[in-house]
Amino acid sequence: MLSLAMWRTRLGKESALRGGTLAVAHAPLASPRRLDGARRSRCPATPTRDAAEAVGDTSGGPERLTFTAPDDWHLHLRDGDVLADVVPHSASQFSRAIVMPNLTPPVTTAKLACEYRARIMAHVPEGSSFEPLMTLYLTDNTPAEEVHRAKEAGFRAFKLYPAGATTNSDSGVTDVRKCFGALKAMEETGTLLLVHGEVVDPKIDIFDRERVFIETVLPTILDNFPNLKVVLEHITTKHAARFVLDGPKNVAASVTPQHMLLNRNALLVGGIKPHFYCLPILKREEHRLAIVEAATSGHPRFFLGTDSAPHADQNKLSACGCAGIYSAPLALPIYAQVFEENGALDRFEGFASVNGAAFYGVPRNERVVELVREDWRVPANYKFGDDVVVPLGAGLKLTWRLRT
Ligand SMILES: NC(=O)N[C@@H](CC(=O)O)C(=O)O
Ligand SMILES: [Zn+2]
Ligand SMILES: [Zn+2]
Repeated sequence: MLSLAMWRTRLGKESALRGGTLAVAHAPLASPRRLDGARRSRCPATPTRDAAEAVGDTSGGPERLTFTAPDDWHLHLRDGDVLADVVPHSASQFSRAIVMPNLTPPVTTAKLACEYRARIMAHVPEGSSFEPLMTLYLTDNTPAEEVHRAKEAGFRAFKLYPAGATTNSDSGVTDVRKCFGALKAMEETGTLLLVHGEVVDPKIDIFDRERVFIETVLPTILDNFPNLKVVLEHITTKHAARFVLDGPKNVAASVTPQHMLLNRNALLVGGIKPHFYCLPILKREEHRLAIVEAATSGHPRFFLGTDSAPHADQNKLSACGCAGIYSAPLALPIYAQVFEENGALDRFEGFASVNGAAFYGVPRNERVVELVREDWRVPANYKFGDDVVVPLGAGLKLTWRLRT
């Protein structure tokens, strides 16, 4: 079995132009709209047997993991036709998911969130108890009354996108001070603020945007609203990890599978890999290590948030490709494998199923699920409307599978 650690090493070393495991691991690159994985890569390569069969460092571990059903605290489901393709993937893996509001137009009101929720529910498979937890999109003009309406409708969180920071963030916040009225109402009602923590100042290098946000914007928020519950979403730097470890109890962080698995070499060495492009962008290895250490530490304010963010493949394979990595169908096994490779399987349940619920103030799931040790290969792609979406780790063999 190819361990994730070995996969990562290969991604860093091997050139897509020469071929190798890497081209297999991140899937084909040519014409969209094929579901059979048969698209020819521009980087012709076949999996090497030694790579596929290599023994990782996870042998000898348990054969099954029985634990409280997990939740995904950061998920993009999109809208329209593709809901039919992506909702069942999340519903098969997670009990609940915090659903991001960055649609076009964005979900800025409780009414829009109710309507969006109904569209999602229409695609939850029969027999599934999957529950989408809706969020609202914060703008410069969000009135305090909307926070109260959201609270009454049972919605627990608003999402702060700095304007221009990421996918569909154009209507986001231009200056956090413009939101002070809404933030005050959120603090008073116990509504969470979920943060895409990057500054957008063009003078700030893309690899520094999270750190600068943490040093500048975040203190402005927390100094003015010391009781506001804040989730730093999809953290990518040692600075973010340190901020949560040392910070006040009202600040937590969600962690994605890609930021635990990959550093920026995976994205940029040996040819650019658009399927590894997401925001915040993958960082140096020292940051990845800090994220893994924090997430596997057992600290209660780090929890699972996939940031599964599907984009049609033709929009990824573009001169101006979209940011976002699709991971919903395989994130859970990947996280489990990362925890195992880091000797932290005993802390997996806390990260996946306990810490997030505790921070959000919702009951832990009563249902129990089972991950069984079973090899399977991540498909090259999944249907996505009339195109396909290439998942994280396409073609990679994984060692855990959720028994459903
Ligand atoms: N993470 C991403 O790279 N993309 C997300 C937006 C986001 O979470 O920033 C998306 O909606 O595509
Ligand atoms: Zn984001
Ligand atoms: Zn996201």
